[in-house]
Amino acid sequence: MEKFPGEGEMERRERVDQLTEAERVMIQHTWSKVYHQREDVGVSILIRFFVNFPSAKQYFSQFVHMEDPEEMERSAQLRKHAGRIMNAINSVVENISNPDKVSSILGLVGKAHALKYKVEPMYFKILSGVLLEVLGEDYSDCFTPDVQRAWTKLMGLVYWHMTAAYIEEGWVQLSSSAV
Ligand code: HEM
Repeated sequence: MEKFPGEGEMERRERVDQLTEAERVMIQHTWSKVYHQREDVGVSILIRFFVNFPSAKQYFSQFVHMEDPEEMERSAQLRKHAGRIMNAINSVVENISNPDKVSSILGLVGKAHALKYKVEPMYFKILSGVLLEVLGEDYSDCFTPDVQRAWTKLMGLVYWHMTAAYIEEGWVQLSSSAV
């Protein structure tokens, strides 16, 4: 049975801390290695995501009923989405020192997911967790605890910006303690 980490937190808008200069450098350095192998890494992240959280497949007409990871690996729709995720993260990392740009990139992506695809926002958080897990395993030599922390912060930021559109649409409620 699927276990959703942090279930119940999705209604709360969490505070995000800005990245320090040192964290930005760590992220850019590690991302340059990951981006080199973006296709393979992106696909392994999504396969793990869909195997561990099969309900997330509901949004993808072409593999909603697919269970075999090898079959998933060949799915054009899965590969396309993996590429889109890796490209979006790449744009964020490239513009990491430009908060307005980051906000506009992720705002548009968030809007598409809220309005066009109607993806339940908790899946962004789950996918972030899977991404951090896969990167930590595949790049264990450079994912030191400091790097891991910086990436966790970055993915918190991605979640925060992507869910902005959900708040505008009234999908996620802002709690009074949140910013
Ligand atoms: C960091 C997280 C994610 C990023 C950066 C991302 C990025 C993208 C981008 C750039 C697109 C194309 C947007 C457009 O049509 O304008 C897209 C499409 C899509 N995304 Fe995501 N996505 C993320 C997470 C998710 C999650 C968690 C789900 C569902 C569980 C999801 C479901 C979809 C679907 C159904 C489409 C349309 C697919 C298609 O046309 O074949 N996304 N995503």
